[in-house]
Amino acid sequence: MGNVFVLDHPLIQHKLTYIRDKRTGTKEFRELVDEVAMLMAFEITRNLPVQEIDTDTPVTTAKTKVLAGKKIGLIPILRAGLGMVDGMLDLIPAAKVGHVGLYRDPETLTPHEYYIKLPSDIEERELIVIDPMLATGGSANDAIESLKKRGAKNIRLMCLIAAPEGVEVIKEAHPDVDIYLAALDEKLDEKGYIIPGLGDAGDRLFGTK
Ligand SMILES: O=P(O)(O)OC[C@H]1O[C@H](OP(=O)(O)OP(=O)(O)O)[C@H](O)[C@@H]1O
Ligand SMILES: O=c1cc[nH]c(=O)[nH]1
Ligand SMILES: [Mg+2]
Repeated sequence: MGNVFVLDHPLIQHKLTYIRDKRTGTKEFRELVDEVAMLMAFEITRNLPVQEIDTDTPVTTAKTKVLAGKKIGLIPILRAGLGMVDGMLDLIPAAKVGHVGLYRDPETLTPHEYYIKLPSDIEERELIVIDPMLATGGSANDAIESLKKRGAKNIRLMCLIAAPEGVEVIKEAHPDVDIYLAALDEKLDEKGYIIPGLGDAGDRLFGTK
């Protein structure tokens, strides 16, 4: 089974409080999501492999460490996942970015794919699928299936908030995928919204409601 990590760093939790707050407007919401994504990227990359090299300092030679060439791909699920890309690229500037366009039908809650564009070498990359919300799990499940169908081998999922229902769907369907969250909430409501959640992430990021 995949692991579920709730990143309870105080800075992440502090910012998440204001992301949830209904009084937070679009500009501040976007900035906070960007900042939390950067902090989460810091935590999620903690176990990347490093290799030791010799580095000449002005004084002597030091044994130092550099990243061991593991290539990363960020895969935001459109639209709301876009809000987390720049924050992550601040820390991982060499990452390539692929896009999966999905929307959830508001009646059936079924995801529909409308776009996909990926780096050509996804099978060699450590992929991080990004979406602020993991609700029923349908969208993330579809995105991960799409990536695997195209050869992806190493996938992690990073979300701000998840419902237990969505986590179970991903654990069941993709036991190889670790899940990184800022919060694991209580449940879904009858419309498939996460309770307590933050509302509609896409609408709050882009000001479309
Ligand atoms: O786990 P699920 O039940 O599939 O729900 C989660 C999905 O719903 C939201 O996207 P939405 O369909 O609202 O599209 P948007 O990002 O374009 O607003 C969210 O960003 C996830 O992609
Ligand atoms: O609570 C939810 C559930 C799905 N999508 C959202 O943006 N918010
Ligand atoms: Mg939305």
